[in-house]
Formats: sequence, structure tokens, C-alpha cells
Amino acid sequence: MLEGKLVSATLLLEIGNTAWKLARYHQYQTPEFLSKGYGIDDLFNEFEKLEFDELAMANVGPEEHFERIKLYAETANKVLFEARTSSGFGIQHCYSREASLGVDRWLTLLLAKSEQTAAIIIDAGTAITLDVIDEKGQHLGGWIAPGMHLMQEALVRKSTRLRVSDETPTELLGSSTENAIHLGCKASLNGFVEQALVAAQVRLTQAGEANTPKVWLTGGDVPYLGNPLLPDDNDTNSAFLERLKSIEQRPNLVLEGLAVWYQQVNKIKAG
Ligand SMILES: Nc1ncnc2c1ncn2[C@@H]1O[C@H](COP(=O)(O)OP(=O)(O)OP(=O)(O)O)[C@@H](O)[C@H]1O
Ligand SMILES: CC(C)(CO)[C@@H](O)C(=O)NCCC(=O)O
Ligand SMILES: [K+]
Repeated sequence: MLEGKLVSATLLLEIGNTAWKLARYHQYQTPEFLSKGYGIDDLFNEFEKLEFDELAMANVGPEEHFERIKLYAETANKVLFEARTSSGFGIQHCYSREASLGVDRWLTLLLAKSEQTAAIIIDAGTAITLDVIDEKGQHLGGWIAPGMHLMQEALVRKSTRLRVSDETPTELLGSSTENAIHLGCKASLNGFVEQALVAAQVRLTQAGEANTPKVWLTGGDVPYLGNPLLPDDNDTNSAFLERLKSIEQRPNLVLEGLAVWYQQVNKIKAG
């Protein structure tokens, strides 16, 4: 009997609110990052360059993205898998409506569960999110706030005289509107992370977590964390910098979670 291809080539796709990311799936290994882009049309161009027969995706953007990809998959003869937040998979939800938890956040919980660790997860993308999960897989909750660009955009959109620029100020306090906004938003972002680490640890302790949690950091806004303009010998700053240094940066955390999901779904399918 002629066997079909035993191993199919699978792509992993994360669609965020701003960017999409593609990786190649390898069984029991960290996904191999391929590319990142903005806009769905670019994504279809990217598909043309890649060889694959399965696509596993997670989308936090509009449903329309999924519909277009589904149509593409049907036409191009690709097997499509879509991860959606659901019950099971060893996660106990704290949301009363579990489906309203973003699939990107849920996938990072799945990753923590698969690594059998308590985790404090910060994703600094379009939005900055915190998620906390204990070793047993109980989601203890999280936070959502606007990311760096969204904060700046909101100020510009809702005001008359505010402007932003892409340049990174070299002063500690802004002496122009652009600098004042950049520095203010960056301070908010850092404040989020600083407070998140404290609140997460408190909540884990309350929940009886005995083991040290992993702290994972991901997202396009990571370069804004820490403030090199504050003196190193300042106690508050140096404690925060030390904490940041001890944090594990995992740039493709959601894709890693998607790989775990895909692996588990295939195992279930195989019986
Ligand atoms: N070319 C671009 N077009 C639009 N926004 C951009 C671009 N480059 C960077 N950004 C900004 O960078 C910020 C972080 O998004 P990033 O591209 O790093 O993706 P991300 O961290 O994966 O976020 P998400 O998963 O929410 O899309 C966004 O708030 C966005 O405004
Ligand atoms: C919070 C974001 C935008 C982060 O990407 C996403 O996870 C999302 O749309 N979540 C839905 C709301 C929630 O998680 O409570
Ligand atoms: K994200």
C-alpha cells in the first residue's frame, strides 16, 4: 500500500490587533519564526512564498480575517485549524464567560500548563496584558491596558494640540509636546509592569502557590521597558531593572502556545 506523506508541513499563524506573525511548526520543538507583517493582503503574499499543507491560526482581530483565510484555505487546498478559547485543556477559567478571554492570552496559559509551571505573563503589544496562572492550571485573572502606540494615538485623537513623534527622547522630562507624551506613555507602560509583578505575586501567594512562578515577557513594546535615563543607583529604579533582567523574554510566546494547542488537538484527533 502506498502511504501518503506521513508528516505534513504546518504553519502557525497569530493575528494580533496590529501585526500578524507566521512560524513553522516542528513537533515537540519551539516553533521556527518565519515572518511578521501588517495587513492581511501582505499575509496572502507571504503564503504564496511558503510550502505548507496545514495552517493553524489564532485571531484576535475581526472575524472577517478568519473568513478570508478560510476561503483561501478551501481554494488552495490547505487544512485549516483555528484555536478558540474554550474549556478543557487543563485550564480552570476565572472568567464567567470563558469565550471572552482573548485567544492569544488563553494560548499563553496553555503554554504555562504544558510546562507545568505557575506563570506571570506580560504581553506588551497593541494592548498590554497581564495573566497569572498557578501550577495547577487555575487562571487567576489579569489586566488589560492600552499599549504604547495606542496610548499615544488616543491622546492625539481626543485632543486638539497634541502631537507625537517616533523619536526616542534623550531627556528625563519632556521639553516638547512630543517628548512629554512619549515619556508619559512609557512611564505608564512601565508602571503597569511594575505593579503587575507585585499584584501577580500577591495573588499567587493568596492562591497557595508554593513554587516560584516563571515570569514571561513578550510583544512589540518590550523595548520601551526600563528607563535608561533614571540613575542606576536609585533604589526603586535598580530594583525594577534587576527584576526586568530576571524576566524571561520569549518573543513568540503566543505562537509557542499555538504549537502546544495544535499538538494537543492532533493527539485528540489521532485518538
Ligand atoms: N508598520 C506598522 N504599522 C502599524 N503599527 C505599527 C507598525 N509598526 C509598529 N506598530 C505599532 O507597534 C505596536 C506593537 O505592535 P507590534 O507590531 O509590535 O505587534 P504585537 O506586539 O505583536 O502586537 P499585536 O499582537 O497586538 O498586534 C502597535 O501598537 C503598533 O501601533
Ligand atoms: C486584550 C487583547 C486585545 C490582547 O491582544 C486580546 O486578548 C483580546 O481581544 N481579548 C478579549 C478580551 C479579554 O481577554 O478579556
Ligand atoms: K499580542
